[in-house]
Amino acid sequence: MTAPSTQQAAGEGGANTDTTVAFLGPFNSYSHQATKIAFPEAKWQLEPTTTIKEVFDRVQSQRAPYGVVPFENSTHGTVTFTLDNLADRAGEYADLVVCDEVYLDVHHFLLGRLPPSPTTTTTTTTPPQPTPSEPPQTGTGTPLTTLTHIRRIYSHPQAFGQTSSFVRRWLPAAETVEVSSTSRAAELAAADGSGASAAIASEMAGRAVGLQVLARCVEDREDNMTRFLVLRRRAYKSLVSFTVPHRRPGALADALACFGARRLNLTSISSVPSLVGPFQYLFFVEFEGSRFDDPEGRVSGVFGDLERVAERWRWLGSWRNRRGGR
Ligand SMILES: O=C(O)C(=O)C[C@]1(C(=O)O)C=C[C@@H](O)C=C1
Repeated sequence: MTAPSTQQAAGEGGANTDTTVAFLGPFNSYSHQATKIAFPEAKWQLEPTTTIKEVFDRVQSQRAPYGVVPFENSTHGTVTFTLDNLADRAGEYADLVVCDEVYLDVHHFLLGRLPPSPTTTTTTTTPPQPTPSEPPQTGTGTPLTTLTHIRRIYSHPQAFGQTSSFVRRWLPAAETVEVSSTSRAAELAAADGSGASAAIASEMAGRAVGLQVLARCVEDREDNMTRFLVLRRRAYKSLVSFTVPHRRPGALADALACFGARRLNLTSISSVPSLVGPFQYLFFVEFEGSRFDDPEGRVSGVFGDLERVAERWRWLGSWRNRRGGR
């Protein structure tokens, strides 16, 4: 099949009346940042979800014509939450297709509250030193302050996987709590008034909830990057024309019933005089489905049905529905 590109879709703002794009939120997650690259906010309505599965649900159910999901990270590998949904073991997402990809440089920050006075320090303070058994690794950030007050770190499992050297080295005793996204982690750390919680998230996510930067660029590798996929619903239309026996009662109804029996949704019906005889008609039926992308054989099936009930019929084409399946 030919998948439309996001750039193509983004350029078609006028053709598609629904400009909703679902992504893993809350706002300021890395998914949000990737979504903004492919779908500029001036043109698109970006809607956060609580889980990656919910992005799939919204696109499948047509509540959003597009969704953006993380797929693969250059340091920690595949995003299993996304792969599990793409595996579609329960057959929930039969109509979803991937139509584009987005690359995002990912630089994690340790975000929290500064240590309580008088130990509050500036960047000149000597942070805890690495032990000889764990030499510094390239790309591992150095804390800007002491971290002895941090007892708990919130983050997304992928982000923990991308910052494991930093956490092992500087916060080996801290409890690590996996949450739904890094921006959610920042919210949870900010909600802890004791100052004992920190988050691993983007600088933007920390700033949004008033957290301080305790260490910058804490990813294990400087070239850390995540690839996101853009999802959309498979949406095609086809057009056929046919004539039916003029004098047989129910002939047109029988022809139309073929589409219902194959669960093919009709989107338009027109007719013109066939000029075979006065008041005899040639019918045009447009329906959702494609001759070229027909895994269940519903379109080829209806063609076989028309062969039996129509006098003559003709397939005029199958093409991408520019209104995103709505
Ligand atoms: O937690 C976020 O901010 C996300 O958007 C999820 C996610 C992921 O699942 O890979 C996205 C990019 C980073 O690799 C870390 C986390």
